[in-house]
Amino acid sequence: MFLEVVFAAGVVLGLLLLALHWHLKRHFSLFERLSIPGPKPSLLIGNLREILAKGQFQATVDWSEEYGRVFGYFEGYTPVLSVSDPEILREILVKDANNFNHRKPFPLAPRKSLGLFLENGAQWHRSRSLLTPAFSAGKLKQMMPIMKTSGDILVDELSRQVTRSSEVDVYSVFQGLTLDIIGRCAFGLQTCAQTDRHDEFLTNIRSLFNTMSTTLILPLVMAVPFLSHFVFALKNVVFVFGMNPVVWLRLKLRDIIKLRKDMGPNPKVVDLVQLMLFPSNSRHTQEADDNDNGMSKQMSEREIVAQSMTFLLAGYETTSAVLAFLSRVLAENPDVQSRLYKEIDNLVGKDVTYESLQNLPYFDKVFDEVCRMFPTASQIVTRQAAESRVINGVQIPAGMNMHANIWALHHDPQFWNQPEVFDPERFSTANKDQIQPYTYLPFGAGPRKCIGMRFAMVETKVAVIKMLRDFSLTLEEHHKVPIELIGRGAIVPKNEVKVKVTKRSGQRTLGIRHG
Ligand code: HEM
Repeated sequence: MFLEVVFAAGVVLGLLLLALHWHLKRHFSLFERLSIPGPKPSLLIGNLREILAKGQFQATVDWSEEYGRVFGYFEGYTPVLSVSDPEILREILVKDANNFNHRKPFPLAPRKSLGLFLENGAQWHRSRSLLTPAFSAGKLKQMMPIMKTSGDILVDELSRQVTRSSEVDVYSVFQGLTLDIIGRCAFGLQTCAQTDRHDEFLTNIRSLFNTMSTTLILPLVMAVPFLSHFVFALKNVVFVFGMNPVVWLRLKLRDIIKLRKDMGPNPKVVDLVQLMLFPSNSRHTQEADDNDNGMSKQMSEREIVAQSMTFLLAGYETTSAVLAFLSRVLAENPDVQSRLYKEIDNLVGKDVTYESLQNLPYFDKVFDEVCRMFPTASQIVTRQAAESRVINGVQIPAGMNMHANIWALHHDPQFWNQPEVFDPERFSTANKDQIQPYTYLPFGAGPRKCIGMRFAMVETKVAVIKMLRDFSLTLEEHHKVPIELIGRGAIVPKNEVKVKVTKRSGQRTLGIRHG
């Protein structure tokens, strides 16, 4: 009897293993069946080995070179179709955006209350309508004093640092700046991240992003998505041991939001928290009203915390990286820096106004070229197909995860002559018209395009104007090596970005013509 039971159990197990093997073989042959090229996946973990060995960013760069503009790979169990073909991107991001409204799910995303970036469908639509007014030109103007004050603190901080050493890690300085700005503009949060290296928000956010690039939980959940259920059950236990910056941030934001709720609506303040807590008290822009469809009901406290977290992280990580890349590029290209300095000298008055920022053509070219060379958010432009499509001969089955491979797009020699050369003139009025549509997408495209784009541009301009007025940037010989990059959500410098910062001597002529 015992032997019979063991035999029967053996047969059942054998059949189960066979079924699993059949399922995995079929699952991992998906791209082969669709005739889409790509790296060969292993039967258990897809292409995770290469992703872990090189990092997702580098693996994607190498695959793009090997397989071209459309290739498929497996992020563990999850199939991803990577696309850097402008025609297909136009369809996915813009023309057929309704079919590609969802993002590729993030393996460690919370179950509920995702925040705008990870929300989908009607929930995303409602949040986007509600939050759009916080980024109108009028609101950005109101935020100028905060940005300028933070710019002044940046100058003080750089002055302080150069007395010790002229070689400054500008990346770290800009992380403090962008955190202070987004915290104040979005929630009235009084962080001192620029002056206090141990500011609790800064330390926890840094720790969050560092953990994201080193944690073993992420690849585990990528390989076996089912494990995410256990991760969420465990997260509070982890917090007891003081190891989870996400929970720390969430609790802090919850306190701030509670405080603001108790203070009641203030018609003079139109930051994100005000819009989310008291939607009916906040004036809507025409754009938001048109998109509203009656969906801007009040958000729950939990949702508001999730949205706040999204903005804090999105506002901090991308812009600080862009500022670091921009400073490094200016240090490497003295002619560009001097032309930019002259433009600021000529066109921006003593007091930096929102209006003066709109008329800086050379600055725009430099900013655009930095965002072309370093599209920091390339990895996060993702979508998921609701229904099957065939676009330009490429079969996209329902449920397929899409990655708009902006890095490959911005470095494609067919679209950009000598793509590795920094040349702001690509964006001159004459040359701009020659740029093929959908080959330049640093902020994504379509209805899910970056909501904070103008905010980031204003912030960058104010910070660079303030910095360049007082300091010049150069690069020491021993730092003339390419910046090492790491993908941890955004693509950011892996290490410090050291630039030689020197106080400008002599009387500045700033503001004389337009002051
Ligand atoms: C230079 C800085 C920045 C870059 C390069 C950048 C880039 C991007 C990109 C590429 C996307 C995805 C767009 C798509 O899928 O089509 C995105 C989405 C988003 N960004 Fe930014 N971003 C920057 C700054 C900011 C700032 C400062 C904020 C907030 C204040 C912000 C908030 C968001 C949010 C909430 C989304 C999700 C939008 C949605 O799904 O509806 N970003 N960003």
